[in-house]
Amino acid sequence: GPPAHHWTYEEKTVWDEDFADCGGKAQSPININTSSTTFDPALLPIVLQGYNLTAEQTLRLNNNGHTVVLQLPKELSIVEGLPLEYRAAQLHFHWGSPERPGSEHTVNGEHYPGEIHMVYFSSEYSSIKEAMDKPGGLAVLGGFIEVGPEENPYYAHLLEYFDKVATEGEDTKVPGFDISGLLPTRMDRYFRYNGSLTTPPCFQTVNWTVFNDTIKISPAQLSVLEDTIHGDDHEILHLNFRDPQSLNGRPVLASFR
Ligand SMILES: NS(=O)(=O)c1c(F)c(F)c(SCCc2ccc(C(=O)O)cc2)c(F)c1NC1CCCCCCC1
Ligand SMILES: [Zn+2]
Repeated sequence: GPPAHHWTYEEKTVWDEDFADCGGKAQSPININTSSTTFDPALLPIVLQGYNLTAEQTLRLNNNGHTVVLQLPKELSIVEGLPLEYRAAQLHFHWGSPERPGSEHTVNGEHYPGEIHMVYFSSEYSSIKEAMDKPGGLAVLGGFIEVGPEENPYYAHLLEYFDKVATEGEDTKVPGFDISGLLPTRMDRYFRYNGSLTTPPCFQTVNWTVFNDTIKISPAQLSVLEDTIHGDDHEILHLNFRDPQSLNGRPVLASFR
């Protein structure tokens, strides 16, 4: 269920008054300054397993007032590219408004229109709840979403159900599809750093992977992402992103030159 205290993005600068970790030294998101990253040849391509779901495997799509969450079966896993094996928990989105882009991570100070997060927990633990406050317990794959000329057939599978979860607390069922299609095609080019959940409780337990290549969706699909979901005040939910946090000396690695 939701954290004990209620929080909103309007009060994102004072989350640390209620959630101590939100004031920590290894917080997310960050700005990725591409001229200060360090190439690490040990960072192998991300390899996913079990993503091509049949339509009979239905998934729960939920509006929790802060984003739209698609629950993922634990059989989906990352089998290469991370130090441990990780199992899927959920994916969700961050976006801006028709006037402003709303990715969480920025690149050289710029936001992209949106960002997908696929959240995983280390298979050392039996659930995300057990893993979420353990060092290295979580891994998040982040992908930047921007506008392209074509409709994205994978995002179409999801965006067509957004109107069913427009109001906070609403759930719906989505037929399974190839979930890997929601990520960029090239999974060998990414940034890697140690950080946190970008929402209270802000646990500093996330091994972050942010892909260099972007995901393209059509202008009509972007406006569904931006302009369908209502938050916990029945207002349209816009700008559900946290501002970039200080690196405090953390290295940002790159899997490519
Ligand atoms: N970028 S992120 O990964 O930090 C992230 C956000 F930025 C998020 F904004 C969110 S949604 C806000 C947290 C939340 C609220 C309500 C409920 C519920 O009613 O069940 C659940 C969660 C959100 F769910 C997540 N991911 C969650 C973090 C919350 C606790 C661990 C569960 C999986 C990861
Ligand atoms: Zn997120």
